[in-house]
Amino acid sequence: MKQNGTLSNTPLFKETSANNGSTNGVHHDRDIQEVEYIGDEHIGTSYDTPMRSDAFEISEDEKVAKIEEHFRSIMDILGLDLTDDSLQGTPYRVAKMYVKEVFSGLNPENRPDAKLFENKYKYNEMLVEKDITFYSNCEHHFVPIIGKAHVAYISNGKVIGLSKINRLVQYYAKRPQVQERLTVQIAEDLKKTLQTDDIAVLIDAKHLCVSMRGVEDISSATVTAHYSGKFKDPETKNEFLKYIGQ
Ligand SMILES: Nc1nc2c(ncn2[C@@H]2O[C@H](COP(=O)(O)OP(=O)(O)OP(=O)(O)O)[C@@H](O)[C@H]2O)c(=O)[nH]1
Ligand SMILES: [Zn+2]
Repeated sequence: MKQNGTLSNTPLFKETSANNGSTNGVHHDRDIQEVEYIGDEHIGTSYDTPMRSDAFEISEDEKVAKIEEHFRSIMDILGLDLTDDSLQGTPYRVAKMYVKEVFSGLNPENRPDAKLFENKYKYNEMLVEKDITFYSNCEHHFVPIIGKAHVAYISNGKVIGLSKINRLVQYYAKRPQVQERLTVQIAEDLKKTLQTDDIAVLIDAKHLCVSMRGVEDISSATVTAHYSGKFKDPETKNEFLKYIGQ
């Protein structure tokens, strides 16, 4: 059994005593005090992905086998001929893709290590990592969200490798998501990792659940942002927006 909650700065859930952060069997991964405040704003809810506390009691291989079985049933109910040589392997392909690829960010073991370095360069301005392309999936319809994340921080004496910012974005994107939560999860992780509050995250994304179905709007996009610390200052925020071309 995997020991989640021990391998990551931001465990998906942690073992807590009765009912702490848990409602209706849905377990959130921080205690109430930590989740009630984001930056200076009270949002009164958890930004953690709602997971059941027994989520890691079966192995990834067992998850693949179970999803394969269920996805085969879905295809069968749709009337597809599962003896067709092109369709035969699809239940396994989908299951493997869910567990090992597009939802791999549900497993805290996959959180990238982001080693801190001293800011020996004495670079004290904002650092912007912009145009980070990501693919996520909307948790309401399980169809893609495709977008760009723009992330900035001002060093508090520590820096991380640039690629680790991209990797953190990918890690949180590889979960069933809503864009608001994705934005806050990236920001909160970076605050902890970089030990600073001076973080900005802006996400500009297209939701296929809005374009390929439902309202079928192909031109709209969704923008979400999180500013904390020095980025609440309009001048700093505007500098960030200018760098990312907004
Ligand atoms: N807030 C938020 N909503 C999202 C996100 N992705 C998709 N949605 C919306 O989630 C909503 C789900 O609404 P429902 O009315 O339950 O589902 P539905 O009947 O399929 O809705 P339609 O998409 O309008 O057909 C839709 O309005 C989606 O556009 C997201 O990242 N954040
Ligand atoms: Zn959706």
